[in-house]
Amino acid sequence: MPPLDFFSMTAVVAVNLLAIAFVLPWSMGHQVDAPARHAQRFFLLQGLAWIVILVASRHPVRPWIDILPFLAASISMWALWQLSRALVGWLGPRSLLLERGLLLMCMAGPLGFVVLVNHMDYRLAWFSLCHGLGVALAACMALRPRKRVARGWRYMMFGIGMVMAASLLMRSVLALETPWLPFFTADSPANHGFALVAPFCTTLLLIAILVAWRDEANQKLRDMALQDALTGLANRRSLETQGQHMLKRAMREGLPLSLVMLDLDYFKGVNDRYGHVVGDQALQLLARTLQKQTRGDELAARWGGEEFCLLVYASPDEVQALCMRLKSALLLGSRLELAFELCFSAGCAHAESVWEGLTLEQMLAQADKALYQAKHLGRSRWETVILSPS
Ligand SMILES: Nc1nc2c(ncn2[C@@H]2O[C@H](COP(=O)(O)OP(=O)(O)OP(=O)(O)O)[C@@H](O)[C@H]2O)c(=O)[nH]1
Repeated sequence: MPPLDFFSMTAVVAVNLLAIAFVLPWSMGHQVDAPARHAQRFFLLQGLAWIVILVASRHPVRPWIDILPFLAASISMWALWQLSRALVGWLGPRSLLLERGLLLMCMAGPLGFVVLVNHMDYRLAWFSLCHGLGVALAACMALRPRKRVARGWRYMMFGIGMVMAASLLMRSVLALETPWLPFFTADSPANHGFALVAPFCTTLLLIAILVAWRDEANQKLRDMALQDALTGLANRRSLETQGQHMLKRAMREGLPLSLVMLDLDYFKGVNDRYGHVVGDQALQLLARTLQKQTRGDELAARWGGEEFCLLVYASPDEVQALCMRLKSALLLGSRLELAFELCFSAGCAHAESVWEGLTLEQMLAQADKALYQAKHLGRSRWETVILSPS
């Protein structure tokens, strides 16, 4: 059997990566968003880095022996940075410490090549150390996402990252302690081992990236199904499901619960006078105002048309204060942004404590009645109905 040849093994890795890099954009389609584009760039750059390593191994004379490995190191670190950008896109912004640490490693690795230009073994050890630490930091990003993301692909990425990091750190030690590694061309067990680990990890990484991309698309669809397209607030369906949770929590913890239904006054006149585009801006302004005035555990939703709902753990006095704040914020905002004044009327259904059998539908019906009364009594006002079990 012919002996293993490091050059051929590396060539297979490079061709694999480039094939993936060319097939991915085609199979994912051109309309992908930023994280998927970063992932595509990762494969392209990593493939290019391996090609440069191959070329470098065929030109072991100056100046190529200095320039080409530096180029390969820089491209490889750029690839890692692209992968980390993809992760940030899928997982939400990470702690600055992780991101800065990774950026530092991405710059320090190639820089070491310049500084240690006359020390082959040191410079490979240094680069492998920086690369290994960078990969480990990227792998840690997958552990604590800021967004709600499925676990499977994250754990897979963490595992792959740790295997890659361990083999890179081992390479760093071997480059210093043994004669095997200063030259990529050396047909040593260490080089062979690395050329075997790389495609194994690349294949698993490709799977993890495709699953991450699919999960992101699914999450977007779920968000769209629960969000009002114009205002970005929760829609009616979302109010119905989240409202049930809030009712249960209020009952469990003995909290007061108020459902406020708000309706812009004379909104048809806004559309007729200023047009539908301005009408839409008015709705968006009210939505932003509602969002700013509600806490994280409370809910602002668009019920439909120019009607909105607030579900808050608040007493009638607190709802009164909230409506006052909303009224002045909306007046100020509409004067500044739209150059006319917007007002609303509201009806509130309040339960001092939630009892078994009280439903969201009942609260909505009572709030709607109170709103009708507020409109009837002259607008720009709010009425409250106190609900009781009898
Ligand atoms: N621009 C815009 N207008 C909308 C949207 N949804 C509903 N409307 C308009 O909202 C207006 C509601 O009119 P009405 O129900 O008569 O209420 P109003 O004029 O606000 O009168 P009152 O509620 O009695 O004070 C209609 O003209 C709808 O076309 C929307 O998404 N965008």
